[in-house]
Amino acid sequence: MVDCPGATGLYTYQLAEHLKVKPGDVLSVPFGSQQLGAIAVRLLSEQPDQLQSAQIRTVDTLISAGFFTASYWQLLERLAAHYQTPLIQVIRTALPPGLLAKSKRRIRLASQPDSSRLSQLTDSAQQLLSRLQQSPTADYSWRYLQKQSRTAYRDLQQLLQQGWVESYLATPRPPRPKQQQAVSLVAHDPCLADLTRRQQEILAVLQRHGGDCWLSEALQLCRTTATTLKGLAAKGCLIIESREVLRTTHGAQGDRDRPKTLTSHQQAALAAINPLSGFASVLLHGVTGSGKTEVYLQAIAPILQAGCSALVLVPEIGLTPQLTDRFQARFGDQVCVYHSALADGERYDTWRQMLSGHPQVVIGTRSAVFAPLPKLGLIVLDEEHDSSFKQDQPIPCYHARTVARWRAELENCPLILGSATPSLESWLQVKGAEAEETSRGGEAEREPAEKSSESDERQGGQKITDPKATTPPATGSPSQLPRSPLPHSLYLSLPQRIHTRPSPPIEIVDMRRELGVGNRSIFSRTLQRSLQAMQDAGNQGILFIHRRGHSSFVSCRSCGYVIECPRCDVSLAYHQPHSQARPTLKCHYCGHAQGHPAACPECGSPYLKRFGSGTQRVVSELAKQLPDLRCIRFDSDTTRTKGSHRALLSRFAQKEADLLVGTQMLTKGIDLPQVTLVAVMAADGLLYMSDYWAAERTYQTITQVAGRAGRGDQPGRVIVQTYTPEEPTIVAIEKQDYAAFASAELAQRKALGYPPYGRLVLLRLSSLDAIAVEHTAEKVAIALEKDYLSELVSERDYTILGPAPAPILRVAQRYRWQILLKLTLGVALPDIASLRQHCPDRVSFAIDVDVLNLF
Ligand SMILES: Nc1ncnc2c1ncn2[C@@H]1O[C@H](COP(=O)(O)OP(=O)(O)OP(=O)(O)O)[C@@H](O)[C@H]1O
Ligand SMILES: [Zn+2]
Ligand SMILES: [Zn+2]
Repeated sequence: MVDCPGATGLYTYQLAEHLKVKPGDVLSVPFGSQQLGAIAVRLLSEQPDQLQSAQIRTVDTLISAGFFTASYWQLLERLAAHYQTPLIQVIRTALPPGLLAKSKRRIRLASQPDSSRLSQLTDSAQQLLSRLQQSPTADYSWRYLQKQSRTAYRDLQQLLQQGWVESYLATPRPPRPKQQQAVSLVAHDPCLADLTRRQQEILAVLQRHGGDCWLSEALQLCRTTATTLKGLAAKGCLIIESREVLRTTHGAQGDRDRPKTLTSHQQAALAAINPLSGFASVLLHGVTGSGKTEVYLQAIAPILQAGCSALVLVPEIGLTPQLTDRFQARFGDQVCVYHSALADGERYDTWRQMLSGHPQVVIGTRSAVFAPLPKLGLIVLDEEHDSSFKQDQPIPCYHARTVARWRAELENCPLILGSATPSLESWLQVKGAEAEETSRGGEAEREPAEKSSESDERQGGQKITDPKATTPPATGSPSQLPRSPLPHSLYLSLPQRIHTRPSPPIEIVDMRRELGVGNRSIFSRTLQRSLQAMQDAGNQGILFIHRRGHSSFVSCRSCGYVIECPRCDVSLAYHQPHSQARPTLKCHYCGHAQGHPAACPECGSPYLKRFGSGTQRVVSELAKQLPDLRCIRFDSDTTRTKGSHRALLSRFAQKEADLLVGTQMLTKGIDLPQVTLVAVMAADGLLYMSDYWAAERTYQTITQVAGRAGRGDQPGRVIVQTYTPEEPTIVAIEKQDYAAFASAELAQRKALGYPPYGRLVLLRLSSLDAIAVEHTAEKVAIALEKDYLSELVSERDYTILGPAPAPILRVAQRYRWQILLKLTLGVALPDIASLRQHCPDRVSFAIDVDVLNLF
């Protein structure tokens, strides 16, 4: 793989006799007329058929062996195999762009030159050698050497051949702390005669602000220029100096956050985690507000002390500023944040810095699972149930939880999966058959041991599964499936909130009854009263709407026409960031935007109506019904710019508003003590998204958002409005009984062979050409059955659904078809990547192994 934009394939090179290269080594290769960095991906023992010897160029040199640890390379290979993605795509996902191009290649002396062989060198090669010998550090950057002589390249080859010098990539220094100019007042006599009025004014302003601030702040405060301030510095009235900017928002170094005294549950959890040395997968099931983060922090501290690093994966970094703040407050600049939204340069710097092996904590989103930390001591996945850990596109469609598990196995370190609402998959892995038993009710035979282990957990105890005592994960027919917990798995629970604060009760409000008594508002009477009471008490609340303005669409009252996206088969959503803004219509699939028409495009009627209940609609209804309530809207319209999440949240934290109204973003990591009320507008919208895990997602989302209430001294209250209060998921939410929910849901999945009792693989095809994609999908489906499945997999163990048009046929002008393959768990998925050969160039093809989003 060559590090050059546009060179997307794999290239074949030949190796000189003396060069020993392993996959993952960094090489220097000729490419066109350039000399480029490259990574060795695979060693071939035979020349590929389609290439002729004359076409194959030779690798110049090995720049750096063991750039990645062997286990890192194994991880990438495993990912490519499991997700049936070319290795090159996996490498591109894992490594930041421009990694090799920017790396500094250096040359150093490797061994004592044998003087008898010196004469074999050309004069200029001898010069290069003596230049290196004279260098105080016995090395130079390659760029410098190239500048010294035009024959540097050939000279170097001679020295490399002799084994007297070697090239390597410079390890970067950890990023230097950022320096910034600061101004501080020197105690002065205010009547200093030679100061102008203006200068005295400036000093007075600074004095009022504590006499110490950043230069940039001082300029703004005093509305002055740097020259003026320097003038004052020259007179000895103030000092301007460079000072380190702490990357934490917590001010001076002194007030670093100290470890908290743990509750007994936290202590029990930590006592189980700390002694783990090799691989173990820990499910930390802690109710919202139970202090999971504190457990992570204290589990990480000894890892750092031992000189190792830790990786913390979170669903969305922008949405969890509080979490990153807490890590930085505890570990200072040993914490770095890594996610794909960083600028390329920042990603590159952070990446190289991680390779250095300094003990550190990397916090990041799913792609941070590839952080190249050489001495990894612990991986944490916070909110492990969150679906943003799964990548839908582009390929590889990996799940960071799966990859993290492999990584922990390869690095032989523990993995902590934290959640208040674990994914059913993780739950089944630690619980085995126990997870299902209540669904069979009283009839089922209970194994005697199970009862006692259950009561253990109630006491915050934990149960480690002795790897020797359990059978390995079963493979074969579903009836053998996970009877016992997976080996090396550990279940820890934090069943109570901190300070034994009660979890807020969840009230379900039947909206049908509201209509029955003539309340046509989108707010139930209970909710209206609670909002009023909350405001009267000076508390704050959160109002959750399940999706951004999505269900809102515009239609014509006269003819019923619904305005649709011209490029996709969906209706356009109505957007208006604030009441003065011009309304626009937007497509949530392709981003198309247009103005709101004055009249119906179909019949010309001026009576257009918008339907649905997006955040906007809720906010404007609130303004009518409770005009005194101050709201902050928190959705994709209001949080688009960088830093706006943090800004809106801190305005809310400072009580600039009574109510935060928003979508999914509200479910995560908000820890504000003054929030006493949480309301869910319509739980049904979540439930009826037609995929097999809608119920699981509904349970998780509502429980998470409910968990934002009552985290301070005052008790919380949660109101969930619904049209279907009898739905089992809603009933389970009301009872806050995760185990009961899980067993009922697992029973259904088992009956239908859905994950975690079966595997789903989705083949996605798309094209601008509607006919071509349909034909290709048919061909691929036939080939899938005939060439791959029927020979390798028993007929009982697979089902092919489709080909069928995707739920939304057209997105951004591309027509989409899909084929869903359902496999019995434990049955190996044959290598189907070569199905791609049935796709003409204009049809794109992607394999999503263990698919989550069936869109
Ligand atoms: N041992 C402790 N003593 C005192 N306060 C604590 C302790 N542990 C955690 N806290 C505080 O309790 C609050 C809740 O903890 P934390 O946010 O870690 O819980 P969580 O389980 O991660 O919550 P969620 O999953 O709901 O976001 C935080 O404000 C935290 O600082
Ligand atoms: Zn019309
Ligand atoms: Zn569109």
